[in-house]
Amino acid sequence: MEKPAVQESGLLIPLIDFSKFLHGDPSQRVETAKAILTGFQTAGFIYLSNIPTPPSTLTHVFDMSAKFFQLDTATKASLAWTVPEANRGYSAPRREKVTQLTDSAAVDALRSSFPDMKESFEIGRQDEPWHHPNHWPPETPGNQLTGFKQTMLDFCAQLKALHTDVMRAIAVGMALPDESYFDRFVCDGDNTLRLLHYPAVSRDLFQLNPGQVRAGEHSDYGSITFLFQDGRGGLQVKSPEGKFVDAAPIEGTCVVNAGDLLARWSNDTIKSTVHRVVEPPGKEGDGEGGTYPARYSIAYFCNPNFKDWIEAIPGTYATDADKKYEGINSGEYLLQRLTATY
Ligand SMILES: O=C(O)CCC(=O)C(=O)O
Ligand SMILES: [Fe+2]
Repeated sequence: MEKPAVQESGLLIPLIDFSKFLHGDPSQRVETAKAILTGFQTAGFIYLSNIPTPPSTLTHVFDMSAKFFQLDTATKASLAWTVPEANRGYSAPRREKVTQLTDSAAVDALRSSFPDMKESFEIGRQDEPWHHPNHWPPETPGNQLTGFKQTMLDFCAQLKALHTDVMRAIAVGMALPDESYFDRFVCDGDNTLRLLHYPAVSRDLFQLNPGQVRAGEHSDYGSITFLFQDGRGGLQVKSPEGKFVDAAPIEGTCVVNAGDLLARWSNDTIKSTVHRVVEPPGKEGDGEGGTYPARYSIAYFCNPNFKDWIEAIPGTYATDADKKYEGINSGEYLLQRLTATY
């Protein structure tokens, strides 16, 4: 096993070569699957290297994302995120305040004090049957967005397949009789691609407002999230000792974290760990008038099929009395969570 990606304050996030699961011999596959499951059970986070998506694709997707956020405010506003049921479109800075709070008055108070300094664009399943189509920006040579839609759809297709593969690794790690156990739960691709832009920000802002963050602490909602970050840094994961620990970008890897619904599905044998984005570590803000440069990241939030009923995975409980949660419909669960934060 490689050197851990993060090891601090009781938080050990492993770095795992995913090609050994995809293409390794039988013993490498099992060993890798176990390492993945252990990472989700202990840290709730892992880093994967050697995923099938090549670095050139990621560079292109990041490039398109940056061009998207350069669109003028009116064009972005015309693509606005509207309702949780759709969960598609553009959110301007200040719109979403991710938090653990579920009381909407408390969320409003928090939003007005320390807005998250970010804008985002969400893309959902394109073949959706619910009449909530994606919002696509105009593609012109002038705005350099030619091919944006196809690039994002191709990327979603690759990550949908990767979701299936990581769930297969979890099934192997759990020693479920069938490694395809989760396939039928993830085949619809009810997932969301989120492009994120954290604009450049003055270092003073963080010094003047000790509570200021780029994205507030939260856990993700679904099964797993794939997170691609640029080189800026600022992502932090909460350790078992309650300290926020840097989860620094490592080139050629993506971060994968388990979400709340997978924790629930696994009868709490898998952890959905709180994380946030803060001012970047190091001295970057010391130059050029004390400004931190913009940060870009891309998250792909995976969910079990919205139509599916989610109850404890076989092997995560001995008797029915050990089941910690009632069954729940995946789509309703996600909608409840989105309704609380927007
Ligand atoms: O931008 C990041 O690195 C993290 C974003 C995140 O955690 C989220 O959008 O759920
Ligand atoms: Fe997150």
